[in-house]
Amino acid sequence: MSGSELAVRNASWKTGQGKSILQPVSFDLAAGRILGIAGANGAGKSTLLRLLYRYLKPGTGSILLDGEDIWRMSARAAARKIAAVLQEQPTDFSLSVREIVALGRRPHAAGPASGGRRDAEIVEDALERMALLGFAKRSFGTLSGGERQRVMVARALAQEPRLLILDEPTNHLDIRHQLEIVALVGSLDITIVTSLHDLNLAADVCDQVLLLHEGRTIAHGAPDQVLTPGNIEMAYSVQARLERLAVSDRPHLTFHL
Ligand SMILES: Nc1ncnc2c1ncn2[C@@H]1O[C@H](COP(=O)(O)OP(=O)(O)OP(=O)(O)O)[C@@H](O)[C@H]1O
Repeated sequence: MSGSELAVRNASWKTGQGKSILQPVSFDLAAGRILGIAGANGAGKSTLLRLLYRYLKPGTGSILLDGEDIWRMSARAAARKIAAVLQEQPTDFSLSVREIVALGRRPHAAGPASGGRRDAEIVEDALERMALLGFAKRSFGTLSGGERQRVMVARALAQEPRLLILDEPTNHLDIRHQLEIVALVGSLDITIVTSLHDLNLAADVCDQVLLLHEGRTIAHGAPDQVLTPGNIEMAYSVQARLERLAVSDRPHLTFHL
């Protein structure tokens, strides 16, 4: 797997009634880098992600993967390059875990990367990476929220995308599985854009952070430049303090009303 370069140029989105939800946003993300999208509830994070995985078409501007506008590609071509793991995934609850992960191979069917044995190997690899081999035969509907989340990440990995979009990937996960997802995200070669509510986690895992407030970008750059007490107060209406952890001496944000 290798990543694509992502370029977002003045991308904005309005509802059908003309209500502006996302003001024009522009940024570049180099291949293999991780961008975190942060902001309060309703700030526009999911809307921006929906533009990036080609679910919503931007009202203005464009989204380019390796210089190619994602709306000039066919839906199938885009699905070979972009995978998304969302909060609520519509899926067939009666399918087994292995069958759901195998759905990740569908955009590649009949292409050069398809073929029974190779597809099966990719699916097994994705199951293994997400510690799901023991669940492979279970039906999806019988899994816990955290187990389902891991299945959806495994399906996205099986898709072998060049851009991976994650909407709150650590939601539902216990501490161990949160750390595992973070380690996995950090170890992948692909380009990743993820929304994250946990700002300390965002600072740890992301190369860049984009902070949204009421549909506008209020800061974008390296985590320590974006996640400042002033920006956090503007975005979340809370007081933030930057402290240093006694043992590791790492910066750590705490929040106060
Ligand atoms: N199709 C739509 N029609 C009307 N309003 C919408 C639509 N889509 C999003 N919105 C509104 O736009 C705002 C941004 O929504 P979005 O889901 O992008 O926020 P978010 O930052 O992901 O929030 P959260 O952290 O709560 O998930 C919200 O106020 C939401 O109600």
